[in-house]
Amino acid sequence: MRFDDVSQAIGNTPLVGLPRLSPDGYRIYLKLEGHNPTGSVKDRVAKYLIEQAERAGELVPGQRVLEPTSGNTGIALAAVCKVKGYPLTCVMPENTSEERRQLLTMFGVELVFSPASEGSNGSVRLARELAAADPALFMPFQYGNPANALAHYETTAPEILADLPEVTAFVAGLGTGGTVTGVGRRLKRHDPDIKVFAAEPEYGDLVYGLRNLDEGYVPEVLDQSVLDSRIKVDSLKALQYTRELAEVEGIFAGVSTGASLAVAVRVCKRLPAGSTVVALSPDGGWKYLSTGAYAPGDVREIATRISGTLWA
Ligand SMILES: Cc1ncc(COP(=O)(O)O)c(C=O)c1O
Repeated sequence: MRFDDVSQAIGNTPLVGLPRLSPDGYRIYLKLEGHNPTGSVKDRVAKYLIEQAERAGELVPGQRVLEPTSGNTGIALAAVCKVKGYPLTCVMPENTSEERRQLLTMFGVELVFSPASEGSNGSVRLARELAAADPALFMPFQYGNPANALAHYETTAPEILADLPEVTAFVAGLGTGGTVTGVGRRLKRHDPDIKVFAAEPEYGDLVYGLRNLDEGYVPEVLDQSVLDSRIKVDSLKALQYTRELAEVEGIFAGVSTGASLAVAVRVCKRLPAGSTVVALSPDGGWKYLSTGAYAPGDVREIATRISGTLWA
């Protein structure tokens, strides 16, 4: 595979079976989005946000881009903006992991911090204020921009269907809602019987790029009509599955992958025997090492120690 620049190398990620973790009589596959150039599913979204804005004439050469992001979208936008020549400012919670700050700084991104106590909603609030105060800034706003879901509708879902036409259910974490909305719509257009499930953190539980809709903000991008169900996962379960995935299947993923996997295993019980479930793994585990999530020791103690850390 040969590409003209890094933005062309986005997508076409592997879909990998989990023969040991799948319940008997079911097949679970993981779509490994950590294989994208900057290491997350957000490469797809960043490319679509920027290219749609260019096409619409909302973004002109050299214009500064501003986005609230707790990490992955910022890193993805950093790469896409770099090759396309746009300076970038990211607004993120002040407790975002050190790896992410260093990465963004290396890419030349300007960082603005929102209070840790406000989580990702605080970044959204502050970014909106900054964008309203300076009309020269362009804010793609992944939470409200249809290009976010479109990236998944036009790329992620067709890749799944090409690799596994017999898919019966899809599971992804709920962050902006772009993944479940875009993939879910396309899969249901292909076959209305395909079930779509969202993994959602417990109320008040801060889980790695995921959000609980009952906490107040429902992203505009999310189309709840494509969801068959939202299924709650606590951070301990997400962490247990993330670690088991490495121990049993040899896959090193971020903690929101464990949340989706926990839901994938759970929904098998609701589906007829022989069903094939695709779960989406948004990223690898590298950016979370400093949180201690993969450290040796008792998983309950680790989950307690790191609870409240916003990892997204
Ligand atoms: C690590 C991680 N997991 C899950 C998600 C959720 O994906 P989406 O924003 O498409 O709902 C995100 C995105 O915010 C993320 O960064």
